Amino acid sequence: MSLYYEAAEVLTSVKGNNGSLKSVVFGKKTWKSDAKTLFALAAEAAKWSSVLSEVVENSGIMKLEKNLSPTLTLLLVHDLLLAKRGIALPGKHGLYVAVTRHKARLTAELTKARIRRRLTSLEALRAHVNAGSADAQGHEAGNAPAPRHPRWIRINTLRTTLEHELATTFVNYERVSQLKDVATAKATQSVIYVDDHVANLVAIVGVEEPTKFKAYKEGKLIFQEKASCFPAALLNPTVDDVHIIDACAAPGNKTTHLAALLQAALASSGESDASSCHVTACEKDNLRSQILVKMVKLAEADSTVTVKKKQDFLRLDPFSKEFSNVTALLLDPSCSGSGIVGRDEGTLNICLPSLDNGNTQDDNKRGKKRKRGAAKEKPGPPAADVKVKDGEEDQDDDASDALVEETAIEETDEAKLKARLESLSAFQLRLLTHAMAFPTARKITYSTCSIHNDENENIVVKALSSEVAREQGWKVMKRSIQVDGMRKWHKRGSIEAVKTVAAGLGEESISSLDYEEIAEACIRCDKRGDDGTMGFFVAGFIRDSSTTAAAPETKAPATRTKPAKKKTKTTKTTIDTHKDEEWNGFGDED
Ligand SMILES: C[S@@+](CC[C@H](N)C(=O)[O-])C[C@H]1O[C@@H](n2cnc3c(N)ncnc32)[C@H](O)[C@@H]1O
Repeated sequence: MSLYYEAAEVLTSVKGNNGSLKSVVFGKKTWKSDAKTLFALAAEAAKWSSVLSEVVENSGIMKLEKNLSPTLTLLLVHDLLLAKRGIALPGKHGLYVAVTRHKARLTAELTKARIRRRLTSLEALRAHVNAGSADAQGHEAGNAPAPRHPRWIRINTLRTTLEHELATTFVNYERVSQLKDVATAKATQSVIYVDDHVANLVAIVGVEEPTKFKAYKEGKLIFQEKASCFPAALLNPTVDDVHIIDACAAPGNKTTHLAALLQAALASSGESDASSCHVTACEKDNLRSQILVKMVKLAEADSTVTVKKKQDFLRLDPFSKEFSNVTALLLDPSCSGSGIVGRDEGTLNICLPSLDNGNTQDDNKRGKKRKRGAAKEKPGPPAADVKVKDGEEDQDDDASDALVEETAIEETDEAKLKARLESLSAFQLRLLTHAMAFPTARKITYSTCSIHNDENENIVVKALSSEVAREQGWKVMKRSIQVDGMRKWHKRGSIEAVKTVAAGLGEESISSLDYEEIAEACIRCDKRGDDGTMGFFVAGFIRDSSTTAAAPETKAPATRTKPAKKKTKTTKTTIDTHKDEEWNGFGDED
């Protein structure tokens, strides 16, 4: 399969919410193309997609080349017009010919797109696209805008205050009262929005690169998606929370958020002993444990947080003396990552060219019409910038195969996704029921950056109907008792998902469940869209002290879960599949 087919598979997968660009490319080891080249091509084409879709649509080439799919057209036109060495295919290749014969028309449309943006050269257009401003400018030029995903920054109150940062780091930023003013700001503007669901959280857009901020380097600012702040906010630590466990902690965004909330609660209660409450942060992966330690230290959370490096949460014994006063647990396990909006995608916002304005279904329609058996696999050049040797030909390949390829890719993806979700959700349920076994715990939050019901509402319902939940009296944390910002959040869980999974569990286990109440208790965030969030899910569980189990010496509940003795195949697979879904630096996705 050529680089272009594989890059089309990547973009289709990302667009279909099957993961971030990074996880889709680097999560698969069987690409024929070099993964870095594949990533670079897909990322670049996606970044240019708003401009190139305009170019392709205005050139009308998709009406002429009926067998070209939108995704392949985007990739090929990208290389034709913007890659140093052009399209990395033999000159007689069907795809090469189908696009190259329209070079003059496409080049003219690219010039027009540049002029519409009032830019004097291709270099200026490149800079413009790199700054992530192509969409906003396209809007000015009469095209639909694609709002930018905001950069969310949590002010680390362990080290600074919101007021101080507004007066220093963000002194030149214009304060706006609506999030949409951030998303649609021009590249030349610097604006800041102070969030009203999560305290000490801001969304910014500006001319400066936030990673260069002094306060960021000093750990005073933490790049953390808004949705990713929900779990600690929902857990709402108080002075009564003497011991909190962050079960799956690295890189540590939620850990340091917990520490900041805990210290704020202690300070406002007048408690003089700041060490009277603490957080234990577990991380199973060695490398990520080290990042967690670094993050906790930089955030100055180390007096509140104890990191348990290379610690499998499932191996913690809930009945050991060490955990005899655990009051709360935050569980943010590995997941499919399907809700993640990476910096790349957030600013790239993959747009595909359509035949006529507004028609975006063409991949499928055009594909089905042309379906004629399995497409041939063509060994493609290993890299976009690899020169095709003279005389190398691939005439059997035809642009029409592209459409069959894309349809087949979607089907295979679906089966793989199903298997992956089954494995992940079994692991997530195991972790959640283990958290429920801590005898003195009174609240738990469970979260994922996934958009799939299997990892979200399904887990909540299954956990509530588990033996441990029923015996220990765990209930869902109803919306009415949630902390203000979370209660106010408008997007709740899916009642259909709750009903469907509950129905599958049988009469006995669902009798006590109130579908509507459970769905309302669940919090969802959309991937992209007007809220500026990533796809995210969080639910809370509580139990009152009357059902709190006795100490292990006096009573060992029947549901006691034994610490895992050895790594199960399921656990290993799930962790491996989602190694770096949230972390590449001191933020959610950088
Ligand atoms: C979604 S990430 C956590 C992100 C983190 N809560 C944050 O906000 O920065 C999941 C983490 O859990 C770790 N993990 C997976 N299984 C685990 C287990 N059984 N025990 C402890 N950590 C685990 C993974 O290595 C990964 O670092």
